[in-house]
Amino acid sequence: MIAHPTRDAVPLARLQGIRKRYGAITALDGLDLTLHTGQVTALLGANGAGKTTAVGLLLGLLSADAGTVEVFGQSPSRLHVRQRVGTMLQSANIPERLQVGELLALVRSYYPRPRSVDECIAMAGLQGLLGRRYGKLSGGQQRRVQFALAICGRPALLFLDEPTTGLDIEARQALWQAIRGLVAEGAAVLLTTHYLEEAEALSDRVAVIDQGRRVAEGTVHEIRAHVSLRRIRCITTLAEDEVAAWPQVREVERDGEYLRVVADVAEPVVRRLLAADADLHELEIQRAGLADAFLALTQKATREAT
Ligand SMILES: Nc1ncnc2c1ncn2[C@@H]1O[C@H](COP(=O)(O)OP(=O)(O)OP(=O)(O)O)[C@@H](O)[C@H]1O
Repeated sequence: MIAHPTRDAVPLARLQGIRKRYGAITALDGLDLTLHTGQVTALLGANGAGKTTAVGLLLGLLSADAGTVEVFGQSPSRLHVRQRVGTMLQSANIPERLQVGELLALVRSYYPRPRSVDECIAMAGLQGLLGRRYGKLSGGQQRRVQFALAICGRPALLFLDEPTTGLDIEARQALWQAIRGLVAEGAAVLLTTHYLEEAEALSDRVAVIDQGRRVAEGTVHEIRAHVSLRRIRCITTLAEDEVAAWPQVREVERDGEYLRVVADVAEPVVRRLLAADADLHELEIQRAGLADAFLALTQKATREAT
């Protein structure tokens, strides 16, 4: 029988045991990160956690003080590695005087097998923008051009740094759909975002970093399982203070006629709410989201470090 390498066995890109300092500041402190074909990995972390540094290393823009950086099994600074990588970074240094069509032609020319211009227009939603100067576009339009430039070379590995910042809801949904299409074709995507619902909607895997270390890694489902909190919402006249004093209740907040409760477990709290207020209605229970898990993980890591 021929053994086929599995996704997990052959990472497309890898950071292993990375340490990176800027003078006295340790930005990465033994970071491990693995990216796989056909997967979106979300890299989550608070401001200053080390995300940009990790991306800079994978792009070959920075060098590590210790550890291994491999992209397609090689050093990221090699030309044929760079020709298989696309990037959409926050600090996109794009010449403002060039028209969108000129920019696209220029960036496509760097790659051996670029997408057609029509394909780029459709994927990034650039209809009607080719003749416009980049510098004269709105923030959201510029973001779409940046996405087109990132994908025009048909990259096998795509770095997206806060890709939907400044996009309206429709453009954000369209971009998510384009990203899903790229992943279905087999691209690996590293997504850094502060919109946790974006990570939840797009990612196959999530890595949470805090102070340069990976504090959790897994599927969105696995990361969410780090916190078992439940969010309960209902319309009731019960007072915040009364409910806040019950066992297993963590937080209570009034939002107009709604009471929002965060509890360790839902059932006993819900039973008590219903017993205490016969008129209670519009009861909703939600499990913890990625945002709750992220906060819990990073707060735990901070507590352990101090
Ligand atoms: N060129 C630099 N010189 C000195 N310190 C730096 C430099 N670049 C980053 N740092 C520091 O390294 C740490 C990690 O920064 P990095 O930009 O990688 O974080 P980040 O997770 O991308 O943050 P953000 O979400 O705010 O973009 C921070 O403490 C930052 O101040």
